[in-house]
Amino acid sequence: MLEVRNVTRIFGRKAAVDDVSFSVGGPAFVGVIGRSGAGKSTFLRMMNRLTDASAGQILVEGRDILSLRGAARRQWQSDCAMIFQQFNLVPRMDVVSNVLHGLLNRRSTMATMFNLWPRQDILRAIAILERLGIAEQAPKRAEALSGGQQQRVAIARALMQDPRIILADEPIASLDPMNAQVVMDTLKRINVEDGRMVLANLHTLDTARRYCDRVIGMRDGRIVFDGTPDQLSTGVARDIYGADDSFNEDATSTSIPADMAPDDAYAARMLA
Ligand SMILES: Nc1ncnc2c1ncn2[C@@H]1O[C@H](COP(=O)(O)OP(=O)(O)OP(=O)(O)O)[C@@H](O)[C@H]1O
Repeated sequence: MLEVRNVTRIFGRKAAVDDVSFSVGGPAFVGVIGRSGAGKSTFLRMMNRLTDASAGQILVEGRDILSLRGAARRQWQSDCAMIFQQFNLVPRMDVVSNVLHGLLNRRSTMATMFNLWPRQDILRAIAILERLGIAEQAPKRAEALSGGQQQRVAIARALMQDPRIILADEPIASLDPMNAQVVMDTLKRINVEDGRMVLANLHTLDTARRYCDRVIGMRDGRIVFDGTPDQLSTGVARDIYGADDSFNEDATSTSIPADMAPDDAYAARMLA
């Protein structure tokens, strides 16, 4: 399904991504970990053609998406929806309109400017919000929602594109542990139920272990680990992060602390 061949991106004299190769056979949940500056975001941005590569190929079902131009490039950007750490919603716009913006690449500028959408698209947007448990938020402005709800709106916007691949750049880095869990559960559901590949940059090891089928570790632009969550021992993690013996995994943890009294009502609302 995905074959990355010797992909490199050079900024000035520095290789942000350095000769990266790997392949993924099916719609797996793949996590990319590594410390700040390892090249994770640059790689994801090359995947969806926001950044050009300096060398290499990214083959998706045999087609090199790095060579696409014009309409074919825009079509590819629809096929691989991107989710960002800061949600990237239009804050003063209502939730449904934000979700409908997933169709932006396929619409005329005039229709978008006047926020005119066919009824069937609006119904589809609401159905996706229902699936993600946030339909009751549909008429509200995006800025009125919690971070976790906003990220689920961003996921709904991504689903509106009906993408084959979802690229997520630190999707839970701005969220508290409870919201982070809801968002990761949502991404996992989409991966398993819809068979869409998820490629996510993650900043915490426990999240990578819990949700991913496969973990890729990057350091200084290179892949230094590629394996299953079970193989991601503390020693391996220390190597990926270039840390010494004092490396403490808990510092990268997003798990809900045991001493935090569980707020069942809140959890039920979030998961409803
Ligand atoms: N547009 C750019 N111009 C110059 N250098 C860049 C640019 N984008 C990224 N870099 C450099 O490339 C390297 C990799 O950055 P990148 O953002 O991909 O890392 P990252 O692993 O995603 O880190 P973070 O988690 O902090 O975003 C860094 O040294 C960064 O400074």
